[in-house]
Amino acid sequence: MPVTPHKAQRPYRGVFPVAPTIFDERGELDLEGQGRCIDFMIDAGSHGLCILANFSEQFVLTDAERETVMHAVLEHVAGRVPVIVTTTHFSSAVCAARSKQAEAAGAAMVMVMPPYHGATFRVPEKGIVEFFKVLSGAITIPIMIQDAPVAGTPLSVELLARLSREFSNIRYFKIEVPGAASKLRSLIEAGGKDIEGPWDGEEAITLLADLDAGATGAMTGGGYPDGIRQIIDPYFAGDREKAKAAYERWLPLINYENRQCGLIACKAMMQAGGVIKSEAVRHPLQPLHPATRAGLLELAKERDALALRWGK
Ligand SMILES: O=C(O)C(=O)C[C@@H](O)CO
Repeated sequence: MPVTPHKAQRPYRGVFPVAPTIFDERGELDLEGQGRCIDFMIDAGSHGLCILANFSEQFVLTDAERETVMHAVLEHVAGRVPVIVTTTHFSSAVCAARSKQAEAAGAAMVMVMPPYHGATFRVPEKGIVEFFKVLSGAITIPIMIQDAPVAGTPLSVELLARLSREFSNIRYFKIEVPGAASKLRSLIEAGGKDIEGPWDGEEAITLLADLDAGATGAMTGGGYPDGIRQIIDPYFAGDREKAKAAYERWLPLINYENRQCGLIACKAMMQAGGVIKSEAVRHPLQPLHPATRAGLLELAKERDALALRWGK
């Protein structure tokens, strides 16, 4: 089915959380729940969404399931917001094919990590440059490079700036390595206008520092876009004091998600608020310990997170 194009203009800015992949208690895709999750995330103020990322448990999906989720979400969003599709793969050809498919399905952007496999398979810088050349040449939508420790591939500021200079679709950078704010600042200096989107990630744990460094987008977990909006809206309106107060208010929950729960936090919040029926993660991922879940929900309730009320 053709997807209604979104109307957002580039450069994309704001809160683009990662949508979890919703499973039922047996571990099967729950596409009805997926739709409700997406509706909640849009109602909660997401400017856009990212799907099939690590926080979407992309590593437990078959290729066929990836395609099912991608088409289901893009059709369900129906142009309400831009959708970023994660197409990471070690193979240049597979990543390019996935990205072409995402563009054809209506994705606004693809997000990609540099090639990596397991703890030790890496390619030298020449291979990384060639990988992104193949990818950039395969599509016409922008590419976000996900600079994250999970890939175990240090990407220098010089390399990132070079990639944006040489390949016209490499325009967005999600920096979630230690020292993210300094790296964002250096990247903006080194890349100039080619750095269309210097973005924050990692559940917004460094959001205020990253905004101060010039970040224009935040890719957070999916549980409380409403809270992240309370930080970035005043910041972009020029009221840093209000943004700082909001960051300090939400930081205990951000910290708890980042350090205690990870990708399951948003599912637990959505399940508690009736957005989705099951917070199941796919085996061998493990459910939250009940005490950890209680701690998360206490912090979310204290901040009146919309997820806890949306489905009731
Ligand atoms: O899912 C991923 O790949 C992430 O990096 C998640 C992160 O952006 C959520 O804050």
